[in-house]
Amino acid sequence: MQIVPKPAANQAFAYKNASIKSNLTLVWYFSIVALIGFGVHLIHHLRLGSGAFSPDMLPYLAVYLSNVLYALLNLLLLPSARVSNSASWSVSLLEMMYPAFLAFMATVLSIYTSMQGHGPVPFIMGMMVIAMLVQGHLLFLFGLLFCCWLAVSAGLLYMLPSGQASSPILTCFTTMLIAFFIARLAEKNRVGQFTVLQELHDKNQLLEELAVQDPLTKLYNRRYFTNKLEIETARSLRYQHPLSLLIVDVDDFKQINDNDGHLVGDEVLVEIANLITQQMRADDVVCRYGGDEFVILLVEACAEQSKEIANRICESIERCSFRRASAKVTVSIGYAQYIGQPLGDFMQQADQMMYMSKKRGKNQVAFFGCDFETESAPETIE
Ligand SMILES: Nc1nc2c(ncn2[C@@H]2O[C@H](COP(=O)(O)OP(=O)(O)OP(=O)(O)O)[C@@H](O)[C@H]2O)c(=O)[nH]1
Repeated sequence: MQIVPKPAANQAFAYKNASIKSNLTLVWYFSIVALIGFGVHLIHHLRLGSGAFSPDMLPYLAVYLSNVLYALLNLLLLPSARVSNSASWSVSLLEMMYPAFLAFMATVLSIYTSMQGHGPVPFIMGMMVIAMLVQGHLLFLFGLLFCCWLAVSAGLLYMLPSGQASSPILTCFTTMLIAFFIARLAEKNRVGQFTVLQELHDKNQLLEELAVQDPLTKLYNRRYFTNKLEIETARSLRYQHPLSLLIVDVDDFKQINDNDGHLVGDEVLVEIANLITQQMRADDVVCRYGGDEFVILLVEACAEQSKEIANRICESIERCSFRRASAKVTVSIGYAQYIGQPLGDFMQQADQMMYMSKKRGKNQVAFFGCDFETESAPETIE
């Protein structure tokens, strides 16, 4: 059918969708890493002989275990979330929960290791990971990092002897800022890449459309028709579905050009293209074959239906008052039915019938190779 220009892509929505899907992929990878990490840590402790449930190991165990549970939850839910086509709130929530969980882990572990004199190392690692994960939600990221920093600071002030907390608190603050700016940079970079890819995709799509589109009528062109003819005839043979071809030629179009000018001629062609398109179903293929000639592939239309459509096209064009054309505009139509003949013959049969319509006085339809018509319709010619 006629090529309708696509509405401009909703860039923001498309980006959000792409961003969420890509973040979910990250969550998925991290979930697997957490599972592996848990296993390795457990084996390490068992080999040391300290036991998986020694008091030293308990906070780590708690954190790992909850991570494993969360990872399993992710692994169960993510496949369905990732195929979801919309940036729905449940997908967003799932995506947000993982960084929030990581932030919690980093905070708890930092306070714990600081109490043992190791410093807030998990906080630093955690913040960097979170910064990478929550690109696209900068406000959420900043709020999350800031809350973690406040929690770690409060924990350090409470747990450590006075005077010893200020240095790790300052380290945590610097880490929080660095993590935030890393995320901003990564986000900018990603938006840039996304925009370039989106533009490239849009331009490719436009080029693809232009390659098969007639610039005047916006119908498909001859190149598209030739390709489609091969596909539809093969389909028709395989599934034994009827396939019909109409060739529509404007009567005395040269006179319209000569009397009213080429611009009016162009307007008449566009109007005819619209009138034809209005009679078509979604599967039918309408093309401008060249000059004042149009071809129509009626997919799964039997002879009776095709005759009705061809007559409707003829009548609608005859009835239409073309505003700037001084004479009446009519068309002649040739019809052929596909029954497995070579494609050249198929085209030629419809073409012969179109010329037969012209010979018989124009503004009519002539049919070829159709038993229904040969027996019953007086205008049928074979
Ligand atoms: N305005 C306009 N004219 C075109 C275009 N393409 C082809 N033509 C003209 O269309 C005319 C086609 O004329 P023909 O098909 O040869 O003959 P006709 O006048 O239609 O006569 P019959 O086909 O016998 O009814 C030619 O004068 C072409 O110059 C186009 O894109 N715009």
